[in-house]
Amino acid sequence: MKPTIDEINRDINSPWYEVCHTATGRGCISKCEIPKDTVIHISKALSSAISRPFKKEVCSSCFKFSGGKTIKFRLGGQHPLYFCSEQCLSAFTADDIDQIYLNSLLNVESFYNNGLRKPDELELTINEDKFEEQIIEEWKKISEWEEKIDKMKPSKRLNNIPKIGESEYIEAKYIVGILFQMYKGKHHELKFFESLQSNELDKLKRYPQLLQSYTNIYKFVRLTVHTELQPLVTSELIRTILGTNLTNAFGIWSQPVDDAEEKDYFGFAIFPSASFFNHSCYPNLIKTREGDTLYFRTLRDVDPNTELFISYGNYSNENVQIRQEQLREWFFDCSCTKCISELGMDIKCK
Ligand SMILES: C[S@@+](CC[C@H](N)C(=O)[O-])C[C@H]1O[C@@H](n2cnc3c(N)ncnc32)[C@H](O)[C@@H]1O
Repeated sequence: MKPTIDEINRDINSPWYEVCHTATGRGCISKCEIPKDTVIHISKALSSAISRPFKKEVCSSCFKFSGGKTIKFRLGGQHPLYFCSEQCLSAFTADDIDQIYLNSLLNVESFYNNGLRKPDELELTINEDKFEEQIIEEWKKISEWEEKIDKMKPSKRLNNIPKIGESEYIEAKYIVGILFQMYKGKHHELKFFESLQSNELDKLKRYPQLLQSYTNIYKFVRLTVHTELQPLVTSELIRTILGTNLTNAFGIWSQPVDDAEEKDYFGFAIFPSASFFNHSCYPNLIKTREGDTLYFRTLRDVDPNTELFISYGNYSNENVQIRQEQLREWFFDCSCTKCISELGMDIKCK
């Protein structure tokens, strides 16, 4: 069952703000005056995944970028994980004494590289009026597939691992991270994960081909994770993980030293307690990343009873139409005060 707002606030236990119902779902409202430059929230990644092009250059633990060189510290055989330092490698192994996470991630690497089968083709003609039924139907087929798989010998099951692409690879690694944290059950952020807003249906309606991708990811994860994690792999959970990541995960970007340098996208991570901050194009919070931790700091003095907003994008002087269009990628029409006021002005000018 999803935690209530009271339970969320009890666990966040912030002296600065509380999570409340707002016009745009849950949001964070200041409880008192907050001076400029106050760090009001800190959140450590629950799970993360680095994309394939950067896997040898970005630390699997703290996301530090090597600048393009292949990182020295490695774990695993033919397709290892990479760490920027002995400390990051040791921190990873200390957290995973039984190598459950390691083996699951190495399986993702090796079966990505040596995928045994082509993806199952979905002959899906989308019928918009019945799309929700179609989704249910496709996941029902997965249950039937699972019944067959469960009757097979383990060696034969391996022949049923579907081939996955790069976008599925990163999702599979991210899913494995969540499953591992659920298995351990200790991470502070875990309790907020189940309250995240899912946009599965919006996402599938916009990109129907993802339905095939999702069922493939499910089969891949089901057949490659460590046996200790297998009982956690249910279609319900995997659909929740996939449905929540687009509107809640934070990109992991390079941190250029000067503004002229372009940012590189390394992958993404989830910081569930930070997902209660709504977006504004005139935010009063800024987030910064140090390693696998996000810090949320006030950009100006904040009065009591004021909503605390971050910016989901990287906006400077973009016009309102461009901002609105980009934010629709996250399945919402931005209703921040800046947009409302500029849209109002826009209408008046026409
Ligand atoms: C990361 S969640 C923020 C917390 C969310 N309100 C909740 O209840 O879980 C992002 C979602 O919040 C809503 N949202 C955030 N900022 C918004 C804004 N400026 N205008 C409209 N909706 C917004 C959208 O539904 C968006 O998909």
